[in-house]
Amino acid sequence: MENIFETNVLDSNEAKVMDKLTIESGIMEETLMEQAAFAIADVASSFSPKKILCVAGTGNNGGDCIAAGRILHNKGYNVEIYIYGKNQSNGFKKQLLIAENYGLKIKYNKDFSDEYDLIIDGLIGIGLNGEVRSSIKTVIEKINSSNAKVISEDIPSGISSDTGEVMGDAVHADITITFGNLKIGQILYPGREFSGKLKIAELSFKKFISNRKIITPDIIKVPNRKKDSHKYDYGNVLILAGSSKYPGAPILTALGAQRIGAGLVTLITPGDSSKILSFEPSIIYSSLNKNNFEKNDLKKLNDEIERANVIILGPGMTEDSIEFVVELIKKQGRTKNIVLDAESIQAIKEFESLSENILITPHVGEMKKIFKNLKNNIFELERFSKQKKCIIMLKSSITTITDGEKTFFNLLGSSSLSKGGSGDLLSGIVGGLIAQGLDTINACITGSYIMYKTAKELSNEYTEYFITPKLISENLYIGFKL
Ligand SMILES: NC(=O)C1=CN([C@@H]2O[C@H](COP(=O)(O)OP(=O)(O)OC[C@H]3O[C@@H](n4cnc5c(N)ncnc54)[C@H](OP(=O)(O)O)[C@@H]3O)[C@@H](O)[C@H]2O)[C@@H](O)CC1
Ligand SMILES: [K+]
Repeated sequence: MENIFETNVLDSNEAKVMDKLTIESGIMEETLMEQAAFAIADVASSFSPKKILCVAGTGNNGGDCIAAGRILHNKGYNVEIYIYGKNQSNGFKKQLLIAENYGLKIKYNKDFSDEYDLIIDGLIGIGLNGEVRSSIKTVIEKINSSNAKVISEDIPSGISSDTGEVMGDAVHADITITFGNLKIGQILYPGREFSGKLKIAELSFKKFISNRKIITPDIIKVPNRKKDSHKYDYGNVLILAGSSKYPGAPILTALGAQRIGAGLVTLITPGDSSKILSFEPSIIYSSLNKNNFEKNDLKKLNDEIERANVIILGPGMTEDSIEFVVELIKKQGRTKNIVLDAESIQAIKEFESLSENILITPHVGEMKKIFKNLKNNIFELERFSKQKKCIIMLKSSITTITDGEKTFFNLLGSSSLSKGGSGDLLSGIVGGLIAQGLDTINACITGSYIMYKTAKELSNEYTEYFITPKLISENLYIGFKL
């Protein structure tokens, strides 16, 4: 992605509101369209095309496309415009009239040939209203089968700007030039892939602040470290995790919490995870010498729980420990910071509402187990977070963090993280940041950023095949270099 000076991510409704507010403030729609068209024409020129095809729908996205074609024609390029659709927007009509007056070649609902080396896709933008109709689908297929480079205007036609889903079929762009702000559909897969390179063209929009943002280095908050300090200044993390079946996962969690800077990390497992001591002897470790956590273990763990300022539950747990987790949430859920990861997340089914000091960190599969209707849908995720009153960090190719009001997207994910243990490490990192005083949302933003950046930098050297969560934990310092 290049030229990302704007980190707001809009949904289609917000984009329309921004447009309306701008026009109400006195900037004319034609001005915005002309600016959009110049931005498209600039990028188009950089390809030094011999023959350009502008494929326009009959809404304002089509209007932009015709205007870009007219500007390129004026610059001396060989341009043809093909129009598909019936209901013409006012903006479209105006552009069509100007293009005709300027002597451009325009064809309606006709098949185009394969003689172009650049196609500008202005079929549908943020006005897509459902699955792409078959007549337009045929045009999209034609664009995708051409050898020409493809520039999509605003969003590849056929991609939902709200979810990133392919609505029947969609244009595969080499570059997408979006106007004013990013849209959700360009951030989430598969839309992100269909968008190709993303570029934002800054139009004269009235400033519009969205509650959804991509995570960039300027919003990372690394906790301070004082010269005159002791271990209690940096928090006390208690990790209750693992099982006789999965003794390895909690080791990664403990390493994550420790290497992100927590003052004290205590790991208590049912089974034997004592290997942690050979990796990092500074971790306080004990085992309950059983298969799983049980409800009555809470009494035994009382002192450790009281001392902790964050409790991480879940990595390597099996469902036999869920009753224990439910009980712990009942007793401590309103007062302690709690991170629920992996199997322990299932415990939230027992609660109508939680509290904002509870974070759940599911991957998509785990989320679907508690929230069956989950699709690639940010609105649903935000609603769920609000309704359950908990913070969610949904781990995926694009990790999404929300408290129901504000949402943040981490775009640094890579296949080096698609490995068992990555989530275990991340919960430890985030817990370690909460222990050091960051609020939960900022701990998720900063923790995921540092970990994913480390993975990315390591992958450049060692490949995405080779990277393991343990290797990431050992090199976590890389991610601190913002
Ligand atoms: N926002 C801004 O600030 C600015 C916005 N600008 C631009 O305006 C764009 C938004 O324009 P918009 O609202 O006119 O809608 P738009 O994307 O052209 O889509 C409507 C067209 O798509 C068609 N169509 C829809 N669904 C369909 C389907 N399922 N299957 C098939 N066809 C379908 C629909 O056909 P219809 O359903 O009416 O027959 C109609 O032809 C925005 O993305 C940006 O490029 C710039 O000018 C700068 C300022
Ligand atoms: K488009």
